[in-house]
Amino acid sequence: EYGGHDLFTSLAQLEVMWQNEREIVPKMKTVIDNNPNLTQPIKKYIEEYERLGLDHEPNYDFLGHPLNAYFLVRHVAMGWGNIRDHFLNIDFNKTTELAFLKERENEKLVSEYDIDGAAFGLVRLHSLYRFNLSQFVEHGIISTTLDNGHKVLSRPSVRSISSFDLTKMGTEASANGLYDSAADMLEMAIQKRKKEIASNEDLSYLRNYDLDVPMIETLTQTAKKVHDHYLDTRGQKSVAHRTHQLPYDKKLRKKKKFKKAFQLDDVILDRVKLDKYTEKSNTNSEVMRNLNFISEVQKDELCRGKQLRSDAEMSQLYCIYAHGGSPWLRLGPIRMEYNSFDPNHVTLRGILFDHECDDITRFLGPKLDFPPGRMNYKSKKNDWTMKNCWPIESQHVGLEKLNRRIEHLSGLNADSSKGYSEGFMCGNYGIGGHYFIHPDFHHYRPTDYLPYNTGNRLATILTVLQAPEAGGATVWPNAGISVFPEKGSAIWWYNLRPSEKADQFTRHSACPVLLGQKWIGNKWVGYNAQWNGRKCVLDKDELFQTPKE
Ligand SMILES: O=C(O)CCC(=O)C(=O)O
Ligand SMILES: [Fe+2]
Repeated sequence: EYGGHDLFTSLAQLEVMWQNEREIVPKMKTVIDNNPNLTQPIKKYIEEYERLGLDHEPNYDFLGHPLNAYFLVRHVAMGWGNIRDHFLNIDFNKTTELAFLKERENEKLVSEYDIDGAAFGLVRLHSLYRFNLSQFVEHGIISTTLDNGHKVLSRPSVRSISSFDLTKMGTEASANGLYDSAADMLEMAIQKRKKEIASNEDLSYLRNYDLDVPMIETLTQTAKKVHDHYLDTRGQKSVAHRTHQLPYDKKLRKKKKFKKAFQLDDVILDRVKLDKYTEKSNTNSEVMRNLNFISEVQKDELCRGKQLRSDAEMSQLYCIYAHGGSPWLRLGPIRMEYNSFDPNHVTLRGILFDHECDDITRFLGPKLDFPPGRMNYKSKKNDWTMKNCWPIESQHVGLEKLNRRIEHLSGLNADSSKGYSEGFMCGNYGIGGHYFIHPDFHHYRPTDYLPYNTGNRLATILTVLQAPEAGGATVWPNAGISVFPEKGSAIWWYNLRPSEKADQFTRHSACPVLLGQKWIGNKWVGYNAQWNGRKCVLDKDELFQTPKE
């Protein structure tokens, strides 16, 4: 068996696979010359490699386009499958000339599960950011305008999309509740399949692909029925599904209830209301569902760049040069931008230089691995489409500097070698990569295991080591905060009160990366190490402060 690495969940890991690819393809070419009768699948493999234009230094102009990244995954997964089918019965010990092929499986390779995961990533992007589908199908261009007016326009993909890809996206969308994308993709698949047949296109590089037009039509009809059923019986959205405003069925469309555009019954943008929901949700699962639903919808709106808070509230926010009382930072203060006063929530601009970020991500790349408590084995439904590593700051001078800057500015004790905090949790996102709504604090019980006796996660400092070109904001659905990532900046907030009580208002999520590459480094500062030399507060439930001037 090969695969099982979920490489689609990390562009940096796909980059490594691409590097390996560039070493093996020249060897494959030699084999073709010497064994002309053995080599049909290898020939096909090389042809597709060349169609994708992979014979150059891996780069993020290519990989940062999610459709290109998907094509890379598809090429290796299918091409390798074909090669395997063909060579399964060969004794590689005797045919030493071909042994390098077998050895390739010692590397991390994608399998067909990764195609599913990558396709699901693409429809997640389509359903959320609503990019123009005909541009996508015709030219592989991702084009949309976010609610904040930001225009997104990618270059064309390196290769055109096939009916296989559109069918895959449609079925992935259907299987995961994205009924709005599902039927649209499948309709496109029918048109594409017809064109492929008319022009007699060679699709043999696609392993075992044999869908004909009637089959795709059947899939499309089913997807439309499921779409209409959900829309009619459960409405346009729930935590687990999404549809268009109108049904596909013309008769059903006449029903009055579909005239009204979707709107939440209630919004949660203040602490008092959130508390009401969370208190009740402990005993009432209906309230819990509703809270999760509202949060999910507000998350999506924030991801699309919509402003949820009032102009009046936004106009109170300001920026300062912050030093946190540190003599060192008085000489070189950090640009600090308020995102909110409740919770206290700031962006620190330029806490790292670009070259420091690059040094750090180069160091992190080879360390990436599955996140803790990762969902299922070969988990295309993964809602944590990111790979992680956990360096401590003494392992890299860039992280050491970052940690020192954090300590000076925040006044928090954050040295992980002294047990004041955890090490860094770093992450690199994959195709359509995102991270579901979560709090950073542990649901703490005195008996819980917490790393290094740091105590619960008092503060988070989330540093953006590489910023995507579009999408990938970090959002706080209940507080109405969104921060679009900027390389070298960090977001700082408190997860707990002085009493150690968790602040539910800090639940947050990473939006899907639409274009480009995203790396993060989290510093979680422990609760236990902050009490020496800190002034006591009168009200142990008041909010922790960030520098105000
Ligand atoms: O990547 C992001 O924007 C958020 C990541 C995050 O919340 C986490 O790693 O805990
Ligand atoms: Fe987080």
